[in-house]
Amino acid sequence: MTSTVSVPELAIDLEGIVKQFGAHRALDGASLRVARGSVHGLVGENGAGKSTLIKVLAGIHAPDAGIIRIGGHTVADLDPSAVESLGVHFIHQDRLLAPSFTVGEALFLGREIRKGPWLDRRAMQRRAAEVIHSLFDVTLPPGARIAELNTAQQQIVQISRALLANPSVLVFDEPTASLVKREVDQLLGIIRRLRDSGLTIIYISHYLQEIEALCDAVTILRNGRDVGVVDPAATPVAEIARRMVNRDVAEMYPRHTASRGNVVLDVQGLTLDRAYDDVSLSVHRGEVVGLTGLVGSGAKALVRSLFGLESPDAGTIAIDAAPVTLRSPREAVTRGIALVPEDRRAQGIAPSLSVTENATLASLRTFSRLGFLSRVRERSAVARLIDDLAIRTPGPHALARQLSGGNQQKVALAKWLSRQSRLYILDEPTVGVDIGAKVEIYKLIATLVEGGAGVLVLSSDLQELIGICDRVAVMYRGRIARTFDAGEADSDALLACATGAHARDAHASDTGALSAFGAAQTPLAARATSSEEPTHVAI
Ligand SMILES: Nc1ncnc2c1ncn2[C@@H]1O[C@H](COP(=O)(O)OP(=O)(O)OP(=O)(O)O)[C@@H](O)[C@H]1O
Repeated sequence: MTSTVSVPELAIDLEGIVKQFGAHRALDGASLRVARGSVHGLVGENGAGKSTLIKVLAGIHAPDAGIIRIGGHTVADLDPSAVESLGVHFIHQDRLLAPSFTVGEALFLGREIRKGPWLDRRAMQRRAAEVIHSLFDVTLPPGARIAELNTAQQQIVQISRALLANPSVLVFDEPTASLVKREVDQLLGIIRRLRDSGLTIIYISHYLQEIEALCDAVTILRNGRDVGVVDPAATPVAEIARRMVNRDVAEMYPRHTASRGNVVLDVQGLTLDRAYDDVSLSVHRGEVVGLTGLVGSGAKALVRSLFGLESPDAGTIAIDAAPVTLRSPREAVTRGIALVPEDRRAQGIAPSLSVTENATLASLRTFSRLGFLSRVRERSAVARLIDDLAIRTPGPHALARQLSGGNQQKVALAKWLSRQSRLYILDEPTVGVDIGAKVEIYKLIATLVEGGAGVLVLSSDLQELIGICDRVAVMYRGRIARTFDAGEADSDALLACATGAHARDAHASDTGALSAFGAAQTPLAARATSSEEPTHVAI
């Protein structure tokens, strides 16, 4: 690594970065200038080059051209450990924690606490609990392995790990994608506190409201180039969106025109011990039903049961009035149920298969006759899906792993949409997807119900649920606390219901609002106002 002195007031200064992958130019002279002590947003549609630019900064990709300055020093031949030693740390989209590690091991990886020649696991566990508690005011299950934690908890471990290294720049690549609103508020509170303590933050997100609420400046990327730097306080979100996709984003939440048909999914008294209890829920044909709840509310587990991934202990499920037992996803699929899972990169796509193969994997039978695959029908169906979902791919035969994260999500979605089903269960269908593609996905959902299917959308994006659903069921502590009809729900009411605030109003003694992390806690967003709260952990 070589270094010379230059512009001191910028924490990060990337200038004219070019990165070519084979024939594809992912970055075409992109620049990113980040003032010290600011929160700087980076936005752009799926495939615009955000992650690639960040990976160049992280020393993961070597740029083909351009200049990188960190803390005023021009640097070259970066590798990830050199970047970390310069104080730049990353919370990546793909969470890079080893699933078999305990929280302590993950937190202190590379900086293990030892007793003589041996790892002192107990000390690491204790210290990990202290650190996480002081930063986030949460208690993770003692001795838990990473694989046993939910996404929000894993993210907390990742952020704590980065903060333990006393970074000067922290880069968040879509950090709130899998968090519910309350956790998002907590995270935004933490980021503000970190900024106020002098840290520089780069923040990548598809949620423009977050960008508006949090960032001091925003760089907009389009087709591998920066096309503007704006002050989000002075620039309407719609204008940022327009500059991202280079066109006006029309109606954000297009409504379907289907009329309500027969009940396609009827759930009565469904119970899975320790997850959900006595849940009754119906979805009609021609209807979009939303389901939401904080992590631990049971909504996720309910969806797993509806797709045969977890057998309930009691209750009944009927599809088109016929009682069914769903012992496996295969049985669920046979009954006409399709699930688009949330963790699409892990569960939803085969990275080394092509876009076409992925998109048609779940519906090969549709394209086969007498055991032969009709390539023509397959090709035209895939072309239509690529077009409908605006999947940015070099072509239908490109490997899924070559696509940007958001475009991989769209491929996973395409896979299930290409299959004719009676009931579609979509788990966080628009996480990580850019604003233009979100609208396309909402239109597709409308098309599905207009074609006579029922759709159940599990989402933590309350605006989205309000925008596209006919009814929204909110779960709290394993039960459906309330089902709202379209028109009577607003995000405050949904959130109050999801956090149990409504129940607390009724039962003043119940102070234990369930949060993502189990126990009753003080929200960090509220704590952020207290100047006594620690912003860094001293080790
Ligand atoms: N390793 C790779 N090999 C080939 N192409 C790649 C590779 N990594 C990224 N690309 C391509 O570079 C372009 C930019 O991808 P990148 O992941 O940076 O986009 P992004 O803006 O982060 O998108 P998203 O919002 O979907 O995460 C995409 O067209 C992607 O297909």
